[in-house]
Amino acid sequence: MKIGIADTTFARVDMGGIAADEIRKHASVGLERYVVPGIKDLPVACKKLIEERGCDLVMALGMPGRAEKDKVCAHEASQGLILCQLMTNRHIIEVFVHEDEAKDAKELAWLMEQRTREHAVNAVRLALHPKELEKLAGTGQRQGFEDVGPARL
Ligand SMILES: Cc1nc2c(=O)[nH]c(=O)nc-2n(C[C@H](O)[C@H](O)[C@H](O)CO)c1C
Repeated sequence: MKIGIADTTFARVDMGGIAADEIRKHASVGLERYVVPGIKDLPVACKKLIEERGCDLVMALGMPGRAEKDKVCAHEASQGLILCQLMTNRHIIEVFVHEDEAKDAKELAWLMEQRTREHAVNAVRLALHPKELEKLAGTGQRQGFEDVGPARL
């Protein structure tokens, strides 16, 4: 089992390093890292991780900026990542933290780390322990900020 980690130099936190650290805590798997300039470069990095470097599942990590053009960029990158999943029949866990989700740099750093770590656990579950995800179905999980929990009548 090999998990790929694709991340960017545009991000303000080392999301790839954090993902690798968290995955190593939960599983003994091969890791392949591929760093690109920005989020629009992630789809081909993920495809190469899958097709050329033998990854079974990939995490795509990035930080869309706060400008309108950054949000357009994020939407385009997401579409590329979805297409890549369909082309390769492999999961790509997209971990995007929009810069304006956080009120300041300190909260941004916290959120980027927290969301990356929680999705790294999801990546391990998806790759190795899918029954764990089944137990969490419908429980209102969120990555980063607090879980919202299940809705009740
Ligand atoms: C406008 C813009 N915004 C972002 C962003 O918010 N986050 C990010 O990671 N990268 C951004 N980029 C860079 C592109 O994703 C890409 O790296 C370049 O267009 C080179 O292919 C661009 C060009």
